[in-house]
Amino acid sequence: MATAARVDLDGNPIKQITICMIGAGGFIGSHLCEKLMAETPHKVLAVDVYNDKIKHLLEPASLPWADRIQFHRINIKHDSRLEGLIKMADLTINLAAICTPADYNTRPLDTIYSNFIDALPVVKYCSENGKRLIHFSTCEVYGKTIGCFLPKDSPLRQDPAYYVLKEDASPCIFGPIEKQRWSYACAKQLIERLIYAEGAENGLDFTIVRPFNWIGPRMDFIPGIDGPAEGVPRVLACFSNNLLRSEPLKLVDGGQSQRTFVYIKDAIEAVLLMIENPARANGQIFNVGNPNNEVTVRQLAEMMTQVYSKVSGEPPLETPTIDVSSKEFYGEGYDDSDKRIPDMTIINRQLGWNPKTSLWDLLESTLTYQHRTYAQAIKQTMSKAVPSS
Ligand SMILES: NC(=O)c1ccc[n+]([C@@H]2O[C@H](COP(=O)([O-])OP(=O)(O)OC[C@H]3O[C@@H](n4cnc5c(N)ncnc54)[C@H](O)[C@@H]3O)[C@@H](O)[C@H]2O)c1
Ligand SMILES: O=C(O)[C@H]1O[C@H](OP(=O)(O)OP(=O)(O)OC[C@H]2O[C@@H](n3ccc(=O)[nH]c3=O)[C@H](O)[C@@H]2O)[C@H](O)[C@@H](O)[C@@H]1O
Repeated sequence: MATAARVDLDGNPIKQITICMIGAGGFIGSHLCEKLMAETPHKVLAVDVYNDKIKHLLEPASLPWADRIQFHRINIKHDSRLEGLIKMADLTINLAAICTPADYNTRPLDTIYSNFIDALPVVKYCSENGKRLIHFSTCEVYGKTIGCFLPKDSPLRQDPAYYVLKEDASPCIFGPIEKQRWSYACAKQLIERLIYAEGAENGLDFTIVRPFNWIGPRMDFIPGIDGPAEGVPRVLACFSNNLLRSEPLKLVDGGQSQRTFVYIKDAIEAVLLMIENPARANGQIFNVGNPNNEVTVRQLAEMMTQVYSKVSGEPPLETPTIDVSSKEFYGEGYDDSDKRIPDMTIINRQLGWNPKTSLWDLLESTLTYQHRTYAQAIKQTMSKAVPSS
């Protein structure tokens, strides 16, 4: 509940602000809107082309926060209303992007436009109007670790200096241009550099967020239910879809890549600290992830299979996984990040934030949500499907 006595990390009272949130209808945006409505007095101008994931916050008009959130159906590629909304707000948060790997090598132009060109006016309007900007980048800007170029048996591969990703020290290592997977990371890197330059030359107050695999309810879509049947979402939704349909989970190139997963609700706490502590967040680039939740994609598949069996009451599949090549799964031009461990020094020092939720616990609450939300609809579509003769 919103209270008058809320204070920031330095003990100063927190004033009510208006936030222009672009991409508010997406996975992260929906959780951030929920948090802001339930726990703060702030107002949100929610900009997106879709609002399905925030419908529960917009209707009915009797909701306690109804006068603090407004939805604006705007495509930021071509809508002159954007500047007006940024001017009305104290802070702009830009989440809008194409950010599913299946698109990077198959729709590289849309990916580059979305992550760089379309973000340019947002940065410009913030800079020209003296407005603060929190921009969502990605951990993919680090690309591959230095360690992955060492010989396979090199003991240095075990040395954190060769794999921990640090905002102010690690290089950004992408593959060759024909590996179009990196079009996303490269576009994100260039917009980071532009924002940084606006800060240095024109005094823009900015914060850049590099999320490390935030996962939880409402992430992406389940193909054939609330998204295209042939669509390929990010790994949480791919594996959820397989589990809901009792089909083996597909491991791309053996599932050897490693990821650290953080629970969306933990990560949103970090974003709220950034919003409410501008003096500590401005001018910073923050890793936001959970270094304690590292698994290979194969281990993730195994854990999700166990957790899903627990929450659904269905026995685990006899053949829980199958291997698939990246070319078959994603097409030509795919490449992968080998390992992603966030260094936490800067976010600890500036905001005192640490993630709390273990991978098992976050999968349990997320898969409970997936089962409750989708199991019935999947059963219905599967029973309608005519078996091929
Ligand atoms: N989820 C993660 O773990 C993660 C990791 C790294 C980076 N990020 C970054 O965080 C941001 C949000 O990610 P998400 O997971 O919530 O993705 P998402 O796809 O769920 O949300 C993005 C939202 O932006 C909207 N959008 C896209 N283009 C738009 C346009 N032209 N005009 C208006 N709205 C538009 C989409 O409709 C969508 O609702 C992205 O910038 C993404 O690159 C997310
Ligand atoms: O979330 C992040 O921090 C960033 O990383 C993601 O990239 P990635 O982790 O590679 O994307 P996922 O789709 O979640 O895939 C994770 C791993 O699982 C593998 N995978 C995916 C799907 C599947 O069915 N099977 C499978 O083995 C992929 O090849 C990859 O190695 C996306 O690029 C962005 O959302 C974001 O910027």
